[in-house]
Amino acid sequence: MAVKELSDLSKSKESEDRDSLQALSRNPHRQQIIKHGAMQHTGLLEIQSLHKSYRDRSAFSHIANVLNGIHFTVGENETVGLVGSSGAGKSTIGRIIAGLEHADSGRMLYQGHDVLALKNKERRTVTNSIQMIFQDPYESLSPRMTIEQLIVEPLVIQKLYKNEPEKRRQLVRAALAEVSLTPPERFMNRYPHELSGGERQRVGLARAFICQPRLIVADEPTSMLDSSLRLDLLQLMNQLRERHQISYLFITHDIALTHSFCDRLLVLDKGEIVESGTPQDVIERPQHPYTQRLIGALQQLNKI
Ligand SMILES: Nc1ncnc2c1ncn2[C@@H]1O[C@H](COP(=O)(O)OP(=O)(O)OP(=O)(O)O)[C@@H](O)[C@H]1O
Repeated sequence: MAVKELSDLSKSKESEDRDSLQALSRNPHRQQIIKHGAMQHTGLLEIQSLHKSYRDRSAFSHIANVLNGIHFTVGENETVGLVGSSGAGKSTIGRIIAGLEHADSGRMLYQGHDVLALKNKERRTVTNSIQMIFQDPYESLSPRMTIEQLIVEPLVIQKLYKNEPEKRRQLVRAALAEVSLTPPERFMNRYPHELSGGERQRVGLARAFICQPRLIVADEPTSMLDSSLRLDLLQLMNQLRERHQISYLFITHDIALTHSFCDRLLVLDKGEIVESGTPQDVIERPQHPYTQRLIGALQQLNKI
């Protein structure tokens, strides 16, 4: 296909995308949020003064400060977007919340528990309902496991329904149905490479959902999907949120997506939250110089 045709195709896809994103933002829950500005959500997660540094493995063994005192909250049934440049520390925040990384200092209050002060076993019990989905479903799903084994794995790790294989299968089937991979039997015995990228991302969500999460940290879950699959996944995530009253911390490079998907937006620059507000406020009236540069660049590229 000629370069021009490809570029026309991608432009028309982008405008289709924008139309669909607008449709997504017409959902009644989002309307309520827009109407009331920053809608009040009762607290689920509160991050206070979070610091993290990494030791550089170079000859100078220098310590790089990645998070410099982060504060934010995520409410019940709230979707909070987190944007920022590459290397700003977005994934580090997500990994700390999901328990995959340790913070140097700070507090993480989750459902009233001071999580970082708990011993490992107690911490796992309290945070079982925090799940993470990742950017690259190829990397996050073991290629040697079937879809059934992948989805049941969190139950195996948590030793749930240990002697009830049929109950576990039933939960796997329910999780697959939840993410619209139906009939579940069509998918359970396949391996990740036998699924499309969009289907693999849904398997990641099903794995999160089998744990009955209250909070899902979604680290760029749509960035490897093409534009229509991206929308399908966001719509599915929205439906699941409405059905199960869950919250998302949605990490993304794509600020345009947050407009229709998030209730609140946080902007991270050099390990600090420099701005927060409704996506509409942040995008239309950016206050911090970094956000102004980010929005300005996207406007020049006609991306928002
Ligand atoms: N395990 C690690 N060891 C050393 N440095 C790390 C480690 N993990 C992350 N970093 C560094 O911390 C900084 C923040 O990384 P992080 O992955 O959180 O950024 P990000 O905002 O998610 O970036 P991107 O959008 O590109 O994914 C980067 O400079 C990265 O190189």
